[in-house]
Amino acid sequence: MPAQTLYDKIWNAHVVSAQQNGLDLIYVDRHLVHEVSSPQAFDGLRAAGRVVRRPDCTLATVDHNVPCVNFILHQLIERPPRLGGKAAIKDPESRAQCAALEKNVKEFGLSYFGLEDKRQGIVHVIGPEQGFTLPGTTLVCGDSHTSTHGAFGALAFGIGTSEVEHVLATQTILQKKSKNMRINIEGALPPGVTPKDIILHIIGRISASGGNGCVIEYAGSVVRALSMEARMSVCNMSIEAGARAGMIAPDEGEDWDKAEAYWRTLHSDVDAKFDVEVEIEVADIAPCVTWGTSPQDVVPITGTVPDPAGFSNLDRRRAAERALEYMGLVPGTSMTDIKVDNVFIGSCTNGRIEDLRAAADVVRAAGVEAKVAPGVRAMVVPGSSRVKRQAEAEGLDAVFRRAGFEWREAGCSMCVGMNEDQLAAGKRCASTSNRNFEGRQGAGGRTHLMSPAMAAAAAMRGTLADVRQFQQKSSQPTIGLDSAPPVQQPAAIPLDSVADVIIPTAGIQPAVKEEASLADLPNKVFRVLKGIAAPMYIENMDTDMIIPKQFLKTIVRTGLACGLFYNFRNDVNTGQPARDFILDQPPYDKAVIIVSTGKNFGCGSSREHAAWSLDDFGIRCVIAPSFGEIFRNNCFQNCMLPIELSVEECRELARDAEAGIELVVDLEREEITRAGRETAPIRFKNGLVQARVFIGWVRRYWCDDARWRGYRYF
Ligand SMILES: CC(C)[C@H](C(=O)O)[C@@H](O)C(=O)O
Ligand code: SF4
Repeated sequence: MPAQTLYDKIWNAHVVSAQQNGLDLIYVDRHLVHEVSSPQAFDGLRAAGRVVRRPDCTLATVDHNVPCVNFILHQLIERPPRLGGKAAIKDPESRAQCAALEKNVKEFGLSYFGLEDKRQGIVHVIGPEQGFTLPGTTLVCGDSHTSTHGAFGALAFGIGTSEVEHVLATQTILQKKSKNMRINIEGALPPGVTPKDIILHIIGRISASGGNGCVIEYAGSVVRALSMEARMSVCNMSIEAGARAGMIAPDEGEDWDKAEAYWRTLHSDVDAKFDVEVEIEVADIAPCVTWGTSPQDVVPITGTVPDPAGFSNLDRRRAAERALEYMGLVPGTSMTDIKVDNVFIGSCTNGRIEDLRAAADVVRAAGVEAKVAPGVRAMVVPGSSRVKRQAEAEGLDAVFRRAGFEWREAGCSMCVGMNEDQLAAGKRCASTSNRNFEGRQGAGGRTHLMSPAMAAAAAMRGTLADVRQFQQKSSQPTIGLDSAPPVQQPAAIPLDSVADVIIPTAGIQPAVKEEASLADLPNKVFRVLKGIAAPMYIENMDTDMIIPKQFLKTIVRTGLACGLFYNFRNDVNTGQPARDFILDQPPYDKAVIIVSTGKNFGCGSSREHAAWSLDDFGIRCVIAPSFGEIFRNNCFQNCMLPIELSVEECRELARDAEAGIELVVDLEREEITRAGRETAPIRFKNGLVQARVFIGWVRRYWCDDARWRGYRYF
């Protein structure tokens, strides 16, 4: 048997059947479900008359839409219909989305941590907390930060809503295997440098598209010494590095005796080959902050706002100019001179107990009398109800409250602003979350990403601040390392209905038969597409830009064209149409193709709403140098073809698009030509595979084996 990586081993153990088009049907051990990406999936099941195949391996919770204000206040508010108790959801759309999940879990018989459940919390905090996440398993969720669970040596990745439906129905998923990338992290961690600084530094180094097409394994002595919380923070932001997933080989486990033999095999073999290897020396890292609107826009806190003129890549320079304008910053400003209005400590990256302890340490180090700086609104939002209770048992809430922080209920909160916790336009937030995208925490809001300790320092100082100045005053140990003092965790609440045994699935190879011929393909699948192409020049066009969060509250797939590129097409303050965006100007208002010269189109969130809104506008094909992986899959699911070309080829096509020349995408000839021009056609990179995948994706697949009944339908 050739040497294998950790990723290879888990993948190979879960292949149900290898398809001819380069895709594998993978068995899914665990499926986490939340209210935003699931309503349309359950509707699909109902329409097809199907049940959930493994309710015992499916766990649902509400997190994005839940109010995080103190529930004592809530008890005074009228209990809304069907969602009584701890948190009253005032916004009707948020309430409808949570109510839809509540109805669906009842109808389909799923385990559910609802609003009143002591185990409720952010989906990526509760999975590990409840022992639902296990080494060697495959775990998926309709959420991009599913990469978090890779910290346990699981293969965990985010999927779109159509894929959620497929997993619910079949407990399998059709995927293309990624490349192997290893990031070796070595050296002695300097004071004040936390796991968040390590991952921000890595993204700054390899870029937000550096992990495109790869699963990253984090390795090296620094990683081995990290606590589980710290590993989760690192794996969580693999998606911000453009990777499909992040993983760390497991080394210890409470259920060791049950699964020891299998778990011990979960490491990359010594001579395993990686497609990409990166070396990181942590001694050189300082506490980091972001200055722009991509997680790759990172500088040490001792640095200054960079000058876009310093970027040699044109798309990067454009993105930096746009980012500085959005962020209201001028090149050369010291990072520590930047004033903040808000501080947010929470999210699936940094809402765990260890994060809250680290932030509280800084607040304590500031002195018993010290308060949050005047004019700053600072809030702490635990990642789960259990984290909240643990923090209260340790007295952390008192430390925060005394200093003037708001102490909140568990949920996603201001990480995404789908509840009422939103950053106002023009306000600046020091945030422990993972995305500093335009409008991420609120339309027009400005986000700087950093560690919990740095965010606490910013709250106390009122500007971005170097946490080391606080830590010198105290003798707190560096956080995130296993050397931190062990703290008694309350006993896990048993999760009765969830199976607790991993079942490696190797060796089960059900026959797969193709049911439909090409003639049965939906009309939307084109053979030749001719039409106007809209050029776009933004690197890392994230799905928050393609469709912002307020449009994610829908429970249907249609009518989303109005949300497409909303913040580009409308004045964020007045909501009035701006009419200067390319898709609002003739002839591009009839565009059927988008040509992006910038890499990593559709990065970030797994929201299939991005594909639905493009579809609703009439876009059938997106051409770019690379794509966010989940977006790419979501395109296929909606019969929209993503084509990867070189940056030069994308620029060439963008020039033609700019001149209003129609493009012709010919799927069977696997080439793109310019209507009425003699220029040489541009071949699709891996054209044959691309085209076949596109056509193949929408065929019906049935697994004959009654044990699996893997089923792909459209
Ligand atoms: C709502 C969900 C689909 C989304 C994601 O996939 O990441 C959200 O969690 C986010 O962080 O933007
Ligand atoms: S990134 Fe933010 S919104 Fe998304 S799951 Fe994590 S906490 Fe929730």
